[in-house]
Amino acid sequence: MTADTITAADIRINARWLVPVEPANTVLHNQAVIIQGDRIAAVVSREEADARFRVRETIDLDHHVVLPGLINMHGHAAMSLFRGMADDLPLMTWLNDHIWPAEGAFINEAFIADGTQLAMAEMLRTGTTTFADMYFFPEIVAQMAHDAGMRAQVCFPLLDFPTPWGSGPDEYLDKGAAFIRDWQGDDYIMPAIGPHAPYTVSDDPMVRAVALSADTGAPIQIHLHETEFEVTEALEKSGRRPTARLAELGVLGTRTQCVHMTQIDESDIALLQQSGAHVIHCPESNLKLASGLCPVQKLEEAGINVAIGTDGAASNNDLDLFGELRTAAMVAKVVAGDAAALPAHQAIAMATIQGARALGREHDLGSLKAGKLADIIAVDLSDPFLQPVYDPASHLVYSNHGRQVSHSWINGIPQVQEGRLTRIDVPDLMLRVQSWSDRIRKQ
Ligand SMILES: CSC[C@H]1O[C@@H](n2cnc3c(O)ncnc32)[C@H](O)[C@@H]1O
Ligand SMILES: [Zn+2]
Repeated sequence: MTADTITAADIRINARWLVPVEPANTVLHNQAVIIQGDRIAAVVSREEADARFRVRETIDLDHHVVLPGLINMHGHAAMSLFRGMADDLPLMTWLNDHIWPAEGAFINEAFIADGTQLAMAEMLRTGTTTFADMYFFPEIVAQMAHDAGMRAQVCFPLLDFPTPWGSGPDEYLDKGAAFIRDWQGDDYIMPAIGPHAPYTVSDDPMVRAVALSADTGAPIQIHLHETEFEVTEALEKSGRRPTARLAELGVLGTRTQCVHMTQIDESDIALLQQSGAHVIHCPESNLKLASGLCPVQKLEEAGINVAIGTDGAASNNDLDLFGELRTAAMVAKVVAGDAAALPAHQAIAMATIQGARALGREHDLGSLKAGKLADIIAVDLSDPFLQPVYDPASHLVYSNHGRQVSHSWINGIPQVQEGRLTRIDVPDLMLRVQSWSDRIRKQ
């Protein structure tokens, strides 16, 4: 190889271990990830990197495992300001008697900005590089994520009743269509449509949401089959399961993300298969609200794409996706009655490539491959709690928690360095959070 075959690049990450996600079930040793601009230029052995690339900056991660940034496919970021405010309640009591009154009293643009920044700080610090959000004032969420350089699918909310963001379906859909127009094509933001749930959105707005998705290509995300109560109430009122109703209305399709799905029978599986809709599994929220559990293994065996989300910090109560993976892997085994259900690599795929697939972004997110966007994280395995290291993939799921994340890059830009956030002023954020919690506590 001669000097003229040497390519200039921006960053070289030397990784002790690498979990590229593609190819599946793979752990590589002593690799180099080369970043040029916002993309991965190469994933090669260190010897090949020496021969082929001259870089501006080299980062040696001698005790670390490097993998694609995690994708948190469901949450309500600003609800972090309600963390721990109403615990130990079932879904409908939690929503009707606590969360919706609190949202009515406190939600405004400043609440959304501060709460979203708090959530992003936690997600970035624990390895998430892309998050999917469904909440009020999506234009503020989008701006905050864009300014922080964090990738986000931001759903505008759609409900039958008024909230601090709109008076009813007409206004939600008008403002939502403008929101999609404003943000579509952005480097960081994927605008999307968020009909809240089958029990809060009637047929006409649901059909108009489907038409908006068809016109714009925007994804739809909806809470679906979260509890047994939701399904039995729908059966009593209309004789149909919510999935059957949504299928008839045209809601289910390849751009649709169904969040929760803890109640599933064979007819639901058939509808998910036929439509190509994605399922977003939120095990910790489902456990905490005693909602039930999604049969992940069964869905994956049926060829349905399952991604993972934390839900909001008011029902979890954290946004650590590594913790969520550990819970998901543990409960999958009990739900399937099979200790082999959801092994470590499959769990990591759920938080990376399968999230990218649900977003329709598999071509440029979710794995460490030349040509994909440089959304990358590193986890430091040098802690005594993580010794010895026989299999780094096992540690990522069963032993690690997100606080071991030492580095992250989004679009090739550093977001976490040596465990510190580079772009969020944490002391200033803490002052604003304190002020919100003082006000909320008084109420
Ligand atoms: C349409 S904005 C989002 C809306 O959803 C509420 N919410 C938060 N978590 C859940 C959940 O697990 N199931 C149903 N609804 C949920 C949130 O408080 C907002 O009002
Ligand atoms: Zn939710």
